[in-house]
Amino acid sequence: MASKHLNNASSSLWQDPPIQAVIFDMDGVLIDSEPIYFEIEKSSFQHLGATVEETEHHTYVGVTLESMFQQVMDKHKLDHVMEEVLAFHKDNVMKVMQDHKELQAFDHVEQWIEWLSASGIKLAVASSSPRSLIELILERTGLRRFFTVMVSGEEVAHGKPAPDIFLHAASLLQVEPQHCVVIEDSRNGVRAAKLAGMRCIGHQNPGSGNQDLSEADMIVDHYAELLELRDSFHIGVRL
Ligand SMILES: O=P(O)(O)OC[C@H]1O[C@@H](O)[C@H](O)[C@@H](O)[C@@H]1O
Repeated sequence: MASKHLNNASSSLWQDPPIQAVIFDMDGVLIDSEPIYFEIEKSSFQHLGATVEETEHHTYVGVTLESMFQQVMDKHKLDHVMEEVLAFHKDNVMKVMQDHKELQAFDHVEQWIEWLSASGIKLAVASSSPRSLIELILERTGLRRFFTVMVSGEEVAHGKPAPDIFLHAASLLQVEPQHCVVIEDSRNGVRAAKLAGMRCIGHQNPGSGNQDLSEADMIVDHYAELLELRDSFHIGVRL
């Protein structure tokens, strides 16, 4: 069960095994993008003829677009061609995001990443978003320079909540899962991290909707909290 108590970070959980890599989810973790997506997704649902209530919509946070639209079509008994649905929606998302004037990372996230990087921790982004969107957001937030490893949920066999994306990111980083920490904002993402055998910090972000992060090992509201905890993490960099 996750705890918001800072003391939790000094428990053995963060000491052993030593941390060698941090894998970031993107949407709702690096940037508050879910509220933007919610609006575009609502219009796509309407376009398909589905009325999706907020509670249902929140259950799709963290999954790939294909998984979300498949679940919506199954639940609302709609019959559309997936390729056409995805093409229509992705086109809208890319246009909105390209035209967006304020794609900014969360406060203190850059400081946190800079510290991890300076400490020798390997870094990756593992996002259910399409790769084109990952590239766009990382460029526009200025965070691209920190990440050599980026994995999209569209590039693995099973998207979150399956563990594939995190296991693939860890193998690209050449770090064993038990030495990885994942930061996630969605129930689906936290489940995926835990199934991958990794420790998970839940980022409780109001913009990501009502997310149950209780499977995470620790929950924070802001990156400033993580900065305060720096000394409690046992960094185990392999030389
Ligand atoms: O894995 P991440 O970075 O949280 O991305 C998930 C998001 O990916 C987006 O492409 C979807 O539109 C969102 O609905 C989804 O929540």
